[in-house]
Amino acid sequence: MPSPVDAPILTADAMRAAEAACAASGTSLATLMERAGAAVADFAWRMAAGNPVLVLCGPGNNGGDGYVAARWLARRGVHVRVAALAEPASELARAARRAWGGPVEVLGDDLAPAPLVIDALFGVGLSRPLRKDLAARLRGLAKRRVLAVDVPSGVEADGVQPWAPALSADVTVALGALKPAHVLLPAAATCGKVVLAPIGIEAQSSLRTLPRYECDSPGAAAHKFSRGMALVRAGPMRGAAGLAASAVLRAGAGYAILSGASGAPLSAIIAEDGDHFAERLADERLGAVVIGPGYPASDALDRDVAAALKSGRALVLDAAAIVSALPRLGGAPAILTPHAGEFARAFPGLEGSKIDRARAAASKSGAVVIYKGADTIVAAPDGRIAAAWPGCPWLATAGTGDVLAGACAAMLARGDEAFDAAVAAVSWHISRARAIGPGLVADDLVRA
Ligand SMILES: NC(=O)C1=CN([C@@H]2O[C@H](COP(=O)(O)OP(=O)(O)OC[C@H]3O[C@@H](n4cnc5c(N)ncnc54)[C@H](O)[C@@H]3O)[C@@H](O)[C@H]2O)[C@H](O)CC1
Ligand SMILES: [K+]
Repeated sequence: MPSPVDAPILTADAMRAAEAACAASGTSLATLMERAGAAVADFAWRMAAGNPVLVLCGPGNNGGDGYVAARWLARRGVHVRVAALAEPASELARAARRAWGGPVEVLGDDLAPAPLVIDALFGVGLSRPLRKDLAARLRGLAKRRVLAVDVPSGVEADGVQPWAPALSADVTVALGALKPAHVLLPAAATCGKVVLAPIGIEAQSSLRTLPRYECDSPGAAAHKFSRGMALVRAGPMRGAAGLAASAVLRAGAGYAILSGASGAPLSAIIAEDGDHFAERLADERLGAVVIGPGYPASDALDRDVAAALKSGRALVLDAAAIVSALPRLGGAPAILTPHAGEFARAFPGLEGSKIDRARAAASKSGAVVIYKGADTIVAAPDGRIAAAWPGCPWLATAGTGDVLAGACAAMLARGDEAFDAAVAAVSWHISRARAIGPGLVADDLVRA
């Protein structure tokens, strides 16, 4: 289910800093908790649709949000029960529990469930995995609808640790801003639909969710070259390069050349065998070059990559071309499109979340990195990052990466700078895949 579009994502530390800034500018944490609990109650009220609700409260402020939500739900006439894991450990949570004023059950083995469970056990303060006995007890509630407060309890908010929650959520209400866990696997898959409750926090971040894909139509005076020209260099597997060249046209460039192939899947593509690559690279109208689709590591690949680098053109480097080009990139405008295996080969030894590693790879290489996967991350050397969860699972099929590389070249050739081009290409790719849906094969992405 789509996440909030072009929304800021804050790590736990950034969230605490934003909360502190909010408090310093006159909005107390108690006010933020009141807004958080009220927002949770509002979503829960709609999910419960008149049925009873059970709120599970932890010891920290996530639990505090739970007590506030319970009070708001009771005020709206919902039959609501509260069960606590432990006494509140923060002053804010203690105050929220006092204000709830109703009974508090013990979260034990004999806890009676309810049709809707609000998981307010742990949020961004989780510092270790859930205890096994608690996890087992929670799994007993798994058949109920679950609304998670901020993150499903057990998930580490920054997406560095792969800790699993015991209860996957149907809906997660992100408080103040999204967290990395909402967009990175494995946690993101346990969040269900993520909705954002802004609660008045000034959330600013260069790390954001993907913007919506907007297709600008060409200007009235457009011609094929003004819409952008891109060159795809074919290796031994011509089909992959053909998909990339097709994507150049479908994603909106005006002119596509497939170099090193005698035929192309679309008649509109200029396919040329023989040795015209250097000549094409010298064409002033050329906006972008793709190398890598269907082109395994070889001396020929190294030679072609060297020629492309020398031309000074904007490059899209995929698969083996990434490792081939890396030592020689030297700040050339480039988009790298590794999947997990290629990323590990190109950037060994990086640590942290997928976001941290993509950021480090972009900074190290000086190129824009599209770290592909079901939770694709786009990172620029200047620190801008876009997270593309949820993508479209139908994209998990051969050849879709070749199409993405071609789409990147189209956006570059159309005049976007590298990060904007990469973000637009990822967004185009996902929106196209969603429109096609079940049974998608890569060729469908480049059909009319
Ligand atoms: N974003 C906002 O502006 C607001 C967010 N709020 C909510 O506050 C939580 C974060 O609260 P915090 O008190 O920092 O942490 P937690 O409630 O997540 O948990 C801390 C609590 O739990 C103990 N603990 C940690 N890990 C474990 C574990 N594995 N097992 C047992 N106990 C554990 C720890 O020692 C603490 O006692 C945020 O997510 C929002 O939900 C506020 O409402 C203010 C506005
Ligand atoms: K939670």
